[in-house]
Amino acid sequence: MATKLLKKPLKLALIQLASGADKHANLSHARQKVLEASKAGANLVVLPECFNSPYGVKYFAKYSETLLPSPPTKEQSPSYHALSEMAKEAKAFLVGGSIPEYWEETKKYYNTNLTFGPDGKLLATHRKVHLFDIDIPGKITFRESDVLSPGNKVTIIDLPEYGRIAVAICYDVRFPELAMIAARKGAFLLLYPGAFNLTTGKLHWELQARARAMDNQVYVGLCSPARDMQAEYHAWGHSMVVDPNAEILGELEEKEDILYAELNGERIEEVRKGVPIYTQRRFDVYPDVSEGKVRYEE
Ligand SMILES: NC(=O)CC(=O)C(=O)O
Repeated sequence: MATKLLKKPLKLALIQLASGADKHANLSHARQKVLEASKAGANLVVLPECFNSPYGVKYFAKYSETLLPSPPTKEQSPSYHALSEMAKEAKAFLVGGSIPEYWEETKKYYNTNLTFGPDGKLLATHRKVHLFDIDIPGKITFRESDVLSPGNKVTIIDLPEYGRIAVAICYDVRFPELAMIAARKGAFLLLYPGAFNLTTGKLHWELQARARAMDNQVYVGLCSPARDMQAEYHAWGHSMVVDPNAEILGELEEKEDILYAELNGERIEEVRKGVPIYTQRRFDVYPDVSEGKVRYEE
């Protein structure tokens, strides 16, 4: 491999946060956990989907914040400012899970991730591209599209000194194209803040994480909220980090906790050398999904 995808070892922390109905309490709890992770040496910290509110269609509008034009004021988005300050205090990259966002101009809502650098500056915004609309009779029906609109790009983020990561949100993990585009554009790590549930979590959470890692020979991190059986939506938990060989490096149970993992570039090279699918693709037989009409942002 010509250049190392991950230039130096990185300590990743996934915070499986327990959140409730009080947004300000959630933000201050998140801050405490982000600082705990940074004291433990994490360079890159991740929060879960809808980390500052309950997860559910009826909560999106109530908890939504305005992010545009950027930067928003503190009144428009207390979460934007809290995340920026947390990243700065922690001196770490912070993938700020997701929050419900409201666009005043179009009156649309989104499920939106904000990622900040150690200087507190916004590095990227990802709006959930694939909305979670499912109907499994007798188990779970969920329709994000009743309220939310979808984002429209792949999000790839340069972490200075380390390399590139990609961020997408929960249901996005089920669409291998997104992961493959990011990996082929040089991401060493795919991160998904996500809240699977007791039906789909059991079936597909680990499988999705390991499949995306195996297909692309990159690290994958899934960061869930902690499970709260008093809440309406029961998150699966089990935040996990998978290595480029699809082996689980670490996995939490369902309660609040922090998962740490050490990532290094040599592991990616070793796996790709052993099973060289990276150089064996047959773009004369099928198209390269990362080429042509792809909407992405670095
Ligand atoms: N909550 C989600 O967006 C996705 C999910 O739970 C699933 O794919 O299953």
